[in-house]
Amino acid sequence: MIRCMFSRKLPKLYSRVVHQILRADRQAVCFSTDHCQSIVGAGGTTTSHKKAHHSQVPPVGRNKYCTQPAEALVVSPCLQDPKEDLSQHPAVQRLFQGLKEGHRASLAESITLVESVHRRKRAAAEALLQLVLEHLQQKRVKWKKPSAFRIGLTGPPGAGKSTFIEAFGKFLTDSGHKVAVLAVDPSSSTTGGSLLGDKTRMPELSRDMNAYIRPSPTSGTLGGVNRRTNEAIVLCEGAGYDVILVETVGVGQSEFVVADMVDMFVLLVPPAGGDELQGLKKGIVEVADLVIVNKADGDLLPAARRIQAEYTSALKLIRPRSHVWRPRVIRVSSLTREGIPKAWDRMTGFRNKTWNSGELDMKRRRQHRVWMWNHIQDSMIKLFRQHPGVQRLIDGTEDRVMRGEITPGAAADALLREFQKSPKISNPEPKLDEL
Ligand SMILES: Nc1nc2c(ncn2[C@@H]2O[C@H](COP(=O)(O)OP(=O)(O)OP(=O)(O)O)[C@@H](O)[C@H]2O)c(=O)[nH]1
Repeated sequence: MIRCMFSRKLPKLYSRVVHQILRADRQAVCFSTDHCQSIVGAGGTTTSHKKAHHSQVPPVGRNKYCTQPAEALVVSPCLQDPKEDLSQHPAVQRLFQGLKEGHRASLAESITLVESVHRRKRAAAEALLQLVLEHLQQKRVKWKKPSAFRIGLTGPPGAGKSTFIEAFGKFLTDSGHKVAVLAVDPSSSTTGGSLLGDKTRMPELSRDMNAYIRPSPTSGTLGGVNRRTNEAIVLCEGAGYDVILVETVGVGQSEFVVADMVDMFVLLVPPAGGDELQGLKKGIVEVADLVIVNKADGDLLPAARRIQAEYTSALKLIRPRSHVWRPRVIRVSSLTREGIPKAWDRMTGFRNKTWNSGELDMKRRRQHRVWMWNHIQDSMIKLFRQHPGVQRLIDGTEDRVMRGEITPGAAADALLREFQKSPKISNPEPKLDEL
């Protein structure tokens, strides 16, 4: 019990450490365009960096967004030697060709690569992502629209998410679409289990050759899981999947993070109110573009109608986030599959309106910025933990924080001072042999 109380102080310590590292680092991050997300000062010089990037694309407006589509961004590997270019590495080229040809094995291998924590593999993953993003950009210029529609789906446990995805996914593949299902389940990073994206929950879809289901990564921090999901979305898009569903449980923080990765965010609820929905996070309705009341069949139909009316009234009180779309509430039955075509109709309506108005494009640009910060957070905390001086002090400092001898803030400052003495880490570089 005592240990438990003390250990509550530790997240405070780490959040302060991350906050301060990021604050210090903010100066060194290039924000000027969505093309350029390099961390200057981490390898190259500021002047050469400016010459290389900023002279090509003039900054626009107050936020200095350039007018080029967001997919044109260059994902710069922050911890990688800037002189090293792995994009021509045979293994990276092989994966890229496989992706372009839509091979599922190449997609699976590529996602495994971006999930890797191995430094050289991360660098290879960045090179691959850059190739894929450039490829998507070319497609986008040609087709004048993004090649995939990214849909986030959340709902409380038991709402029928997997039954819905199975029915909805089959409807889409039968209509000629290629569907990828990705899961974000932060609990799996602590339990090691993988609840969402479990193929046994979607038996029909998992046998479908036009569908690809990927379980949640089972290790790493929430920030890391988020970053990797972002990257997996891009890879699925690169492999020709035109509808990407990102599933998450609506009881934590992950659904808000998922809302930042997708074009449209859908909330799936069962025909139940009050107690059964207690676990659902407040505020989640506010970020939903569409609410689907599932299980609208048999004896549950009257309750589904009532819940639909309740959500419709609740949504009227919420200020819409879009100028062109008002969130809707519809009923479906994933069992009888009634209402599934209507759900798709609503989704495409949303996509067309937001794309034509430019809102979707702006949303994707902002998401790239969030993605960059997820990346930085994940990398900075790793860098900090690997620092020899910090490593030497960390156990003792944690103990002192837990014993209450020092405040988390003072402890974080001491560790940060140590880190700032020499933020360089000399790590022996492993080889890229297992790629
Ligand atoms: N009557 C009816 N039952 C449904 C429907 N959709 C799902 N169910 C049932 O609801 C239960 C939960 O469905 P799941 O698809 O496992 O729900 P989930 O949201 O994925 O649940 P977790 O795996 O706990 O997150 C199952 O018994 C389903 O058969 C529906 O449209 N109508």
